[in-house]
Amino acid sequence: MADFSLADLERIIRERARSGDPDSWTARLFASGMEKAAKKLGEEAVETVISAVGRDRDGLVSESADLLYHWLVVLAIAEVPLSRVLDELERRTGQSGVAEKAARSPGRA
Ligand SMILES: N=c1c2ncn([C@@H]3O[C@H](COP(=O)(O)OP(=O)(O)OP(=O)(O)O)[C@@H](O)[C@H]3O)c2ncn1[C@@H]1O[C@H](COP(=O)(O)O)[C@@H](O)[C@H]1O
Repeated sequence: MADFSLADLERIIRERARSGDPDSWTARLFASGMEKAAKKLGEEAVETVISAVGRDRDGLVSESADLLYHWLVVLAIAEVPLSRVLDELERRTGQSGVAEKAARSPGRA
């Protein structure tokens, strides 16, 4: 499924949110608001960490999918397009993470 991208999922999420379908998890998350959606994002992040630390590779795949889906839902509720995050990541290319951190907090690299 290399053809499926986060941009595709972002589009599906927008469509499902607009649908208001009571059987749509996305529509339900939108209806419950940012606090609930962000809480779900946090839970999925913790479950991803637990899989990683437990060396559970299948769990890591599944929890990562949950995490990315809920992350995109939170971005959509906040009306932040995925492209803005990708632009920021692109802006950071060419600079190492250590150098970037040092630039933010001199003396603590
Ligand atoms: N990728 C996802 C996706 N990943 C996770 N989820 C839902 O997120 C919910 C997670 O809730 P929970 O953590 O409570 O569920 P759980 O982990 O199974 O249960 P516990 O941890 O509580 O034991 C579940 O209902 C999952 O089905 C998703 N729901 C939707 N999508 C995508 O969004 C599309 C539209 O979905 P609907 O909006 O539901 O039509 C789908 O076709 C998918 O492409």
